[in-house]
Amino acid sequence: MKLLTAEEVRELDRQTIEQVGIPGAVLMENAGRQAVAHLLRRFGSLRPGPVLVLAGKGNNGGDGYVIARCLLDLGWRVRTLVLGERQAIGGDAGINLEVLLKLGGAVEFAADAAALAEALQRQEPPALIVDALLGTGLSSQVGGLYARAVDWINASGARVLAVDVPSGVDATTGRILGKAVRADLTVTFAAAKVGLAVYPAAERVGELAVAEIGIPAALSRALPDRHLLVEAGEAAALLPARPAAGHKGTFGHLLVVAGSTGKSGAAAMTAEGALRAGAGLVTVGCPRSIHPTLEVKLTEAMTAPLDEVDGGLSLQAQEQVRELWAGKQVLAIGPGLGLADETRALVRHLVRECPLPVVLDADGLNSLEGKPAILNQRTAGTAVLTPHPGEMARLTGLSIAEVEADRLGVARRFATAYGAVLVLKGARTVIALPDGRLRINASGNPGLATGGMGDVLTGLIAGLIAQGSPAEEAAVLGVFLHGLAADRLRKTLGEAGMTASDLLRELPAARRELTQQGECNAQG
Ligand SMILES: NC(=O)C1=CN([C@@H]2O[C@H](COP(=O)(O)OP(=O)(O)OC[C@H]3O[C@@H](n4cnc5c(N)ncnc54)[C@H](OP(=O)(O)O)[C@@H]3O)[C@@H](O)[C@H]2O)[C@@H](O)CC1
Ligand SMILES: [K+]
Repeated sequence: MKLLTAEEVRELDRQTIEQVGIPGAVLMENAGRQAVAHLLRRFGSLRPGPVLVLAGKGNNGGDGYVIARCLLDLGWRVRTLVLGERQAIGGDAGINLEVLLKLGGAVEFAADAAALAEALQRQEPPALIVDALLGTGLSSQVGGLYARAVDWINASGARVLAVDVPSGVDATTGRILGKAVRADLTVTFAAAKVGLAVYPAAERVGELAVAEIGIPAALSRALPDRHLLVEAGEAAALLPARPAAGHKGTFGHLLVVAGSTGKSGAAAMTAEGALRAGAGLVTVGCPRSIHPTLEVKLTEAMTAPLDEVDGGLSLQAQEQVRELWAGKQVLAIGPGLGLADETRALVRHLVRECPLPVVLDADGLNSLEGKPAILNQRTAGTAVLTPHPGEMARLTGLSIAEVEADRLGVARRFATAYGAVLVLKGARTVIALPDGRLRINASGNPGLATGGMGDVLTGLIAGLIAQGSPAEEAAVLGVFLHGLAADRLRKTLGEAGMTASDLLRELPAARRELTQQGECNAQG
């Protein structure tokens, strides 16, 4: 699904009004009526109310007046509380406010804290609140009156419909500007906004419905697909072909450099992730002392012992790895490598020098702490980095809280600065592409939050690159398949207790499901 920024939606509104000539009041009427249709579907049993519409000074409040009017007509008990003076409400919102007043709608105005407190105290406890305080016009931290109203909504115990955006959520970045309404249902207009698809915003959105409000389809289509929510349809379109006459060479050969004493499992799961992704051949380079263990653990993959120091790879392994990557399609490096200084130096050297696409994870990422500019020194092949928020914090020097508060911005800034594909893991994994486009993954569940799942993902992405997928597509598809396998497992195993080994076994079936979906899509 195409995702738009707040600016893009505002531009669509502007073109519709100024170039096409559809009045803004018509769009507002459509928006309000669409919101009411979704309200009746979801909260119809709450009729006749009481409903409280909380309206801000802008057009988001304007939608709120339309909603109040429609609900009155349908026999609901509705009160409207405006955060501002009556004279401050102008434009299309002003028109709809006057209409509501003429029809006898109960409307109060509160322009300061005392008036707001008094007005809220007087309210009969609402069964449903319509949050029409702030929409795409949010321009600063929510404070003062608006902050009080947001706190009151969240503490009210009422069901909440957010108009366009939960007030306080930045529809472009997904950040919460100070505080934000927690909605049960958000009806967003014209297109899904990119910020609503990611955390922390997604947690405030509740159910998301996208409502068409009369923007001509030709205008929407003319906008390029810069940001996407990746669901089955988008992922299926990225599956690499499996030629009927293919042999194992056709499906690529990748090199995994992974493992250290106590972490041989990470190397094994990366290799198996690649094989379960459909890669033709996998070779694992690992420290000499764990090589016998990997020989036993891995049946299908080839293994190569590399020079080590204290259980981790030594700098001397450079030449051995260079020889191993000759003739391969991709290098997956990092899982379980440990954090010995020599190993970190080796990883930095290999990442800089490797002429292949590289998938970098776990301890490999930590090797780049303070030195991400090494990525700019690569001369060939795209780098895909797959950090969880803790690794992202170390890569960027931010705190984990700062990473989590602005997942889209942090991922995008890194991807564009270092020319890499940045996969920021977590609920609604963000994949930021080097040109600034964003992909947000819709599959997956908390069952993935267990050891080894990241190693499987590294192998999966590298395995798809080995089969010929461009690195950007492999990252998007790999993340989706990983989540899809977990979603399938949740149906049979449940969420708690699924392991990375379970996920490995489920991957081929997940890929088959997606292939079938792609065939259905192709048949139209
Ligand atoms: N014709 C159209 O375009 C259509 C638009 N539609 C609807 O309009 C919405 C966008 O409307 P909008 O642009 O008027 O902005 P909106 O979200 O109401 O907020 C602006 C007001 O809030 C204020 N404000 C900002 N930040 C604040 C803060 N932190 N704390 C407190 N106040 C703050 C800001 O004040 P200012 O910063 O200007 O002083 C201004 O007064 C959109 O989401 C959709 O619902 C639909 O009806 C379809 C047709
Ligand atoms: K709102």
